[in-house]
Amino acid sequence: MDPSLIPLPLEGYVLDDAEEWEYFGEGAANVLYRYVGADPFFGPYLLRLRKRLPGAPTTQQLHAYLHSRWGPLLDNYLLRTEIVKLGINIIPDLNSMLAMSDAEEATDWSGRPIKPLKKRRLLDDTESWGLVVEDMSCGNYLYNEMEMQPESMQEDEEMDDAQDDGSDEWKDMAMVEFKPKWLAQSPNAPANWALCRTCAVRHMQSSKKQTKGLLCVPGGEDDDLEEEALDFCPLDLSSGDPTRIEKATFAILNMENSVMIADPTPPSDDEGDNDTPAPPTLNQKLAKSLENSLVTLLTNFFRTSPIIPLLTALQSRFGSRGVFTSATLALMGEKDILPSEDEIRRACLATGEKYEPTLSDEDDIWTAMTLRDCSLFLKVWVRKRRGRGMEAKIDAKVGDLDLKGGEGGRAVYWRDVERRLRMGGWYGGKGSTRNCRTGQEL
Ligand SMILES: O=P(O)(O)O[C@@H]1[C@@H](OP(=O)(O)O)[C@H](OP(=O)(O)O)[C@H](O)[C@H](OP(=O)(O)O)[C@H]1OP(=O)(O)O
Ligand SMILES: Nc1ncnc2c1ncn2[C@@H]1O[C@H](COP(=O)(O)OP(=O)(O)OP(=O)(O)O)[C@@H](O)[C@H]1O
Repeated sequence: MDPSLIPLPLEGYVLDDAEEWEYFGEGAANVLYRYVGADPFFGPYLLRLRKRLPGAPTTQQLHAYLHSRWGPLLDNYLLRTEIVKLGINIIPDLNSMLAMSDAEEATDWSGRPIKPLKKRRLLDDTESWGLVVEDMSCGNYLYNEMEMQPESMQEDEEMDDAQDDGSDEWKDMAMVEFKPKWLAQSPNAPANWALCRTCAVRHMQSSKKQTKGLLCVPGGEDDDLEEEALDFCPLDLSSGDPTRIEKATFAILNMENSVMIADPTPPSDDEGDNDTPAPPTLNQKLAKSLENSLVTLLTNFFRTSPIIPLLTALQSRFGSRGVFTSATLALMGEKDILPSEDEIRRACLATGEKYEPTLSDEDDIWTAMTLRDCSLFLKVWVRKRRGRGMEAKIDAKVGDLDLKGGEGGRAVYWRDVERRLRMGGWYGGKGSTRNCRTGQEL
């Protein structure tokens, strides 16, 4: 690990006032907060705090890993992330708030339910550091507009019409979030594969669900099998073929909770008894126009941006010998934990392989796993300038690049999935009418 790549903690800040942070959302391992205090510095950021999970890496370890491992690989595509010192009160106070909130009703900043409920856990109260991450959510322009308008104008229904001429201001109108998964085929797939790793796993999992459905009592909870959401094939996305890219884009945009367009509808005036609906505001017109053009806009982005080719190249490079090589098998053993440097050295001695103090990229299964489970955030900015049509630009950032280490190393799970995919014939296309190599239906 190169220490010169790791930025110092935010200077002059010790976060200790829980009242300045509003719940934003959470995953299995972290809770995110949005700043509601007076310091403009934190406006473009979110605070990301670790939950208490046995064996999880500390925030300092995550921060060091993020910058030393991913900084050189992803450069500007790495989600901006700083580390900040926490005071002794903030975690206990935020934990009290979490404990008081109703887990059943929990929703994130955009109203999406927090699922599954078992993800709910308290923050690690032994942690004295937090991460400050670039906020990729959308709709922040609406807060800025509200702040900039004098009160009398906010109530003036004519105001938006007056602005219809447009302005130079970019508005963060939409956000797209998805996991780019396996953009290159798994090296453990058999030579005659028809399905990619992601589609093969989906077919295996959905067949398991269907078997469960057949076994349950009719009318029971599990009997109500939801129709499978349209899933995207990562090989379509990385194919370079415009038709396949468009197909993947359409599927991504139709996945549950992958896209969010901020609703610019002004709060309704309950006192008004006006039957005639107000004409759409400029923001509403822009949002509608964006909604209608999102597939085209994103297809074009995926065709021209270097981000998908970059992630594909990295996925091809890390873990390119798969999880069944003698080196990685020896390293994993039957335990789901990271081996120590000494264990790696001894394993190499036993298999007769050359010992290298750091794993070579091909055998670096931990980086490979992280790379295939990260999130791609796209923030879509829109503006309408005087006398011109709608203009859009997209920021792409890669997040959730947490080290899959400790008890969550998942190496054994990974090997088992590969084994089940091969043994069950899922790579061969069982249960599918599609060929991921060509993108064609069979
Ligand atoms: O195995 P996969 O491909 O289904 O990926 C798992 C993810 O499932 P999904 O993206 O929904 O298909 C899964 O995501 P969800 O919990 O389903 O949101 C996790 O990210 C899991 O990683 P970890 O075990 O928490 O470290 C992921 O496991 P890893 O394979 O990355 O270890
Ligand atoms: N920088 C960000 N900008 C906007 N939204 C974010 C950002 N980081 C996280 N989120 C939102 O919060 C959710 C949870 O965050 P995150 O993925 O960091 O948590 P996690 O605990 O690591 O998740 P997982 O369940 O994958 O382990 C994300 O799915 C995303 O919707």
